[in-house]
Amino acid sequence: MNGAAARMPEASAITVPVPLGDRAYDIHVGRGLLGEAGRRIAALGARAAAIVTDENVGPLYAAALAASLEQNGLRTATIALPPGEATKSYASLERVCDAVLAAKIERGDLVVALGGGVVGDLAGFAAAVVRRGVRFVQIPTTLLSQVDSSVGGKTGINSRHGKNLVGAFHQPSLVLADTGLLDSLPLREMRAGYAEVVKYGLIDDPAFFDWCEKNWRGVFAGGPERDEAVAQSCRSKAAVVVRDEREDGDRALLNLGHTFGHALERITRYDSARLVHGEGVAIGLAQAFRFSAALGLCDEADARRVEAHLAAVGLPTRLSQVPGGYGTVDDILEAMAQDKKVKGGALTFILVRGIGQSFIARDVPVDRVRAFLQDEITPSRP
Ligand SMILES: NC(=O)c1ccc[n+]([C@@H]2O[C@H](COP(=O)([O-])OP(=O)(O)OC[C@H]3O[C@@H](n4cnc5c(N)ncnc54)[C@H](O)[C@@H]3O)[C@@H](O)[C@H]2O)c1
Ligand SMILES: O=C(O)C(=O)C[C@@H](O)[C@H](O)[C@H](O)COP(=O)(O)O
Ligand SMILES: [Zn+2]
Repeated sequence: MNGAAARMPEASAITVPVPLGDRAYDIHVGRGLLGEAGRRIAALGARAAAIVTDENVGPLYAAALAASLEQNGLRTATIALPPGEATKSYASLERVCDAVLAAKIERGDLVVALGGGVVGDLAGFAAAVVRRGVRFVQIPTTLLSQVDSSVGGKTGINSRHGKNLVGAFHQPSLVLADTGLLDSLPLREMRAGYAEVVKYGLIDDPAFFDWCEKNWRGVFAGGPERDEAVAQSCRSKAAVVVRDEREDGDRALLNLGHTFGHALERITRYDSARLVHGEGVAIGLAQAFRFSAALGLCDEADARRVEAHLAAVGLPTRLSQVPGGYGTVDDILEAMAQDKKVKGGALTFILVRGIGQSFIARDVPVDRVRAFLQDEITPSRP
């Protein structure tokens, strides 16, 4: 360590362990962690790191990360991809794999994902397949990636057939969530990530949903509430992942809102200008509650409360808010048919009995879904 690095005060961080046996790792959450990335990543024992980022994040943070790694003895190479959901593609996967190989990243070395969920999912998948698997570190730079995509090891790309249909489970070796990096995040992306924060309250933690209603402004403003929200979301996600790493059961609960949301992302052709993942999830969360209410499973008051909170932070909650339209009911049903939770051709939804009371509903009759979607388009009630 050089003198300057030795004098740097350590950032105060909250550590969330993910105890997954021989794939265990820590998530560190706090302001200023990027400055410590070199020291913390060097402790993993690699000699080189390929930094994967995008063309928005790279100019802001990649040089600082590379300098920190090099001061700690790691050789680095950086690849920056175009920003946006369309980058989760076969073509980008090839680019990243080739760049990692060109950088002579060996099995003991690392891929470091510096960016949002797009970069994390893509770089993580490249790490899973290059040399049949190299280790990777997540440095998430969006709220969404800090609270969700950097944790749990789902990596992958989209296909013309649907969202995330090509991928692998590959756990990171370390997650560094520097919440100060969110200060440069556009408001639209803060809102989108916040949909996944609220999701944890809706799944099984009503007290956290209450907390969100009271504290969301602090999360957006960058006060201590932001670190709390990120850390609590990571604790919730880690607990589910440790119970069911490969989604044989309970992990599907993390998909609340996603059967609807992923269908909308496919219909809008992964065009981030129209709809980003978190916006699809926000509409999907509101729909999961309205659908549950329509099936008589949950109080309409809960559905209204969820919709009111999402709308208060500026998130969309209705199909009519998808820019450029959402197609027909059949388009939505067709997109849903490729959902990874489909079993024997039957749809699986995550439904709710109330706020914080989600459950996995297998074999939801397609007629009920069709009737619900029809009603969403032409409401039978005001
Ligand atoms: N693997 C998982 O478990 C998991 C979980 C949730 C979502 N996802 C995936 O994550 C993706 C969405 O991720 P996202 O919402 O982070 O989107 P993103 O990666 O597209 O990032 C959003 C935008 O913010 C920009 N950006 C990122 N960090 C910035 C910063 N600090 N300052 C300024 N600009 C910044 C990016 O360049 C991009 O334009 C989707 O593909 C979704 O499917 C995966
Ligand atoms: O980690 C999980 O499991 C999730 O479902 C988290 C979701 O927020 C995320 O969008 C995930 O990528 C969706 O997974 P998929 O298997 O439905 O593609
Ligand atoms: Zn998601």
